Amino acid sequence: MSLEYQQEQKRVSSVMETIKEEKNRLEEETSRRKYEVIDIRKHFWEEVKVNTDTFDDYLETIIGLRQEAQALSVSQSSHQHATKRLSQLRRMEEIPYFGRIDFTEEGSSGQEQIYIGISTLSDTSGENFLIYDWRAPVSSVYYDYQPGPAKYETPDGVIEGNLEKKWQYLIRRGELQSMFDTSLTIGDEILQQVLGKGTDKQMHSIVATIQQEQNRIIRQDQGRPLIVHGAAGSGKTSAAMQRIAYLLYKYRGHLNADQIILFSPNSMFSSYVSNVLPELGEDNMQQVTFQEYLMYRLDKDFQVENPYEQLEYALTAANTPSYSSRVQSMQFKASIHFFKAIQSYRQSLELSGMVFKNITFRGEPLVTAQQLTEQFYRYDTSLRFPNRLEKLKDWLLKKIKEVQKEERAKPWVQEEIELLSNEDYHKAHAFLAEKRGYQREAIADYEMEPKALAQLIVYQKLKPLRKRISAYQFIDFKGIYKQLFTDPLHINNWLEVDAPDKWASICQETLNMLDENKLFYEDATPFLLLKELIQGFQINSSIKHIVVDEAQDYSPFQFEFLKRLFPATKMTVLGDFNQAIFTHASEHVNFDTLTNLYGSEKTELINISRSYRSTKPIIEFTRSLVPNGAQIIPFERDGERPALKKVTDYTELHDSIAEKVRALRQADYHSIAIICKSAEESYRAYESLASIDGIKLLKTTSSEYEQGVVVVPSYLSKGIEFDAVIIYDASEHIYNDESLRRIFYTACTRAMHDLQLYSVGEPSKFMRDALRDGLVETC
Ligand SMILES: Nc1ncnc2c1ncn2[C@@H]1O[C@H](COP(=O)(O)OP(=O)(O)OP(=O)(O)O)[C@@H](O)[C@H]1O
Repeated sequence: MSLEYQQEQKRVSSVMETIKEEKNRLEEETSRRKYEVIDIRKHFWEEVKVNTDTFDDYLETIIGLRQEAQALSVSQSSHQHATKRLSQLRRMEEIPYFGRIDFTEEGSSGQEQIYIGISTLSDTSGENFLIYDWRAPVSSVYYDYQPGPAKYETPDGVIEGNLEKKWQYLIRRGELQSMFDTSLTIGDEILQQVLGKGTDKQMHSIVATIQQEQNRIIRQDQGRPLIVHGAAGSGKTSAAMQRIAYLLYKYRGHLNADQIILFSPNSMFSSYVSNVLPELGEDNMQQVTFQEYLMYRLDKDFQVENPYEQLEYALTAANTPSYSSRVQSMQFKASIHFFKAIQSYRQSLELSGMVFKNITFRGEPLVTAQQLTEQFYRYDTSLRFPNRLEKLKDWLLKKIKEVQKEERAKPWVQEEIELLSNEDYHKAHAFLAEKRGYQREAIADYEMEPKALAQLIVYQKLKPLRKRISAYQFIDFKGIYKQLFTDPLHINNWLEVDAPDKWASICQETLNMLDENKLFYEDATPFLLLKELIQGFQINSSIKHIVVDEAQDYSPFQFEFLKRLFPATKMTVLGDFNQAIFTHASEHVNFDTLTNLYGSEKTELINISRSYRSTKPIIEFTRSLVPNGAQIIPFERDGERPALKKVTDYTELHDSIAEKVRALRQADYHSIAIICKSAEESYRAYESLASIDGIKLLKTTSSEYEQGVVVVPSYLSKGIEFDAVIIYDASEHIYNDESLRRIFYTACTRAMHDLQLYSVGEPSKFMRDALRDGLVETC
């Protein structure tokens, strides 16, 4: 063991001691704070003397209350703070630090050794840093430079200097297992080790091995939207997660985790990534799928098709009669043209076209839809549209007040009074007594006034109606949306381009769905947009940052919508156009759509091309499947070439797959995915492969990423990865249409170490180049 190694081990041990000391101190503090909080809560009302007899007593009571509440809040936040730090220290006991830079600042004589870990640690004096947080300004040198001139940005300006040396450490529980001088080693030893390992149920942080181009994504903080395009496996999701941790560090005190939303593709993905931030000592951001967001905003108005049902249709219904008009509908309703058409349509409603619902009470019409329309169009058009609606609402509520008076004397009220249960009668009595100013002990003295009771009964009966009116439920949003489709020629009033040639059928199919209170997925965002434009956008200002992962799956329409919803929110958008699997997206989403959102001068674009997930032979194969694939650079990690086995029928296919699964298990692969094109194919595969021990079928409702052997439809495997992937049937009759190329690519790029393809009959033409160039082994 070299002297240097011994010294480093000594330092590790001394740092471990400091961690232990701080941990002990904090353990004592958290337990003290905990009891403090319990104690304050327990004696809260003993400490505050409530007396409101005179104004001074009242003031004293308020001051007392405030002091106690403040003491409670201070103790609670100190407790939270200490608990959070404690969990950081527990992680640091596992890995105190992973890197070091020897940096000489310009103008300074001495070289400084900077050790980098997941969090800062000072010595007991508090004056010297033993470890720097990986997010500290100086730590960026570690990720950005090789020995030589280097610089980093601080809030006070740029610091220049020379990076003398850079070290990587592998420390586990106080033991220095290895250390590398990265200026001497070729390749990234630690990254090799990390990537060579098996998959886990959850994604891990990558702070020890962040690559330079990923570091740009993590620390970029200039333009409002940051758009990242990167190959499959290039670390987009990883970079996004570390970026959130970075922003939470940089804006500590101004930005909380619950002010960040991650839009993720599905719940399985959400659970897969949910470990990264806690691992870095940060709270998790909010996570939501676009579908969940739509459902929340649509307020159960409709039964909405989910995106996977739409995709499944696109993948399996090619031979049905309405297929081509439906696909046209998906594409058109996802376009920016339709977005603009909706905006113009809403504009046209200023003068005519609003549809309202009849207002009825006890089966009788109170105000008809026609009366509402007339009243609405009486208001001055110079008023903002939502303000006119508000006036209409107030007018309606006033009408309800009048109705309330008229109804009191009607016979139904008397009948209701007679039918009141004892309990309800007493409740009404107590309520009215209190209203008349009777003290609690004198309530019995109050003699019920029949008129007041009648008034109360009518008031209660009208309550739901008033609630509906206040929530604008008198607007017939469905009727308004329907008007876009009732006459196929109407759309030309608002559309700047030609309507799709199958527009008449699209209109009919949309109306059929609306009549059943259903919405195609492609109608959900347009419907919501129209609703929001009518009511006035409910802008979300509490959210400060949104991160959209798998951005290629969003339509231009959806992006415009998000921009409207979060107008002042910073945005990070990450995607890979080669994985655009949704029919709506494949034609439209590209960099231009995204940069046009805010204008290219305001948008920061980063393109990353190195891919880390898979072995080099797998990447060489997968990149041959897509146009521009040559730009994807594999990380140098050895492995077997992907293998393609041609079988004659499904019996042979299932036998071969079962045998392969056995072999992969023996090779110690823990997560093995049999990826199918659709849910329909997955189900068939699962049934036929049921003899494989522990095999599971993943569905759109699955909320956890499962290890073991799983059968999964291609689109559900998005964003996640497996030790080994088996493509169930990569034959030409399954993957024939050009529109399926991206799905095929997405499925194959899920493999980390091993990729096996099977084909019943001729293999898909997508593999032609790979077969020609020997990138896949045939057997
Ligand atoms: N710098 C890194 N250090 C260690 N592991 C990394 C690094 N970058 C990426 N990886 C690993 O590579 C794999 C792929 O990363 P990630 O899922 O973030 O890529 P992606 O670009 O989002 O992929 P996709 O678009 O295919 O879903 C993960 O296992 C991740 O941990």
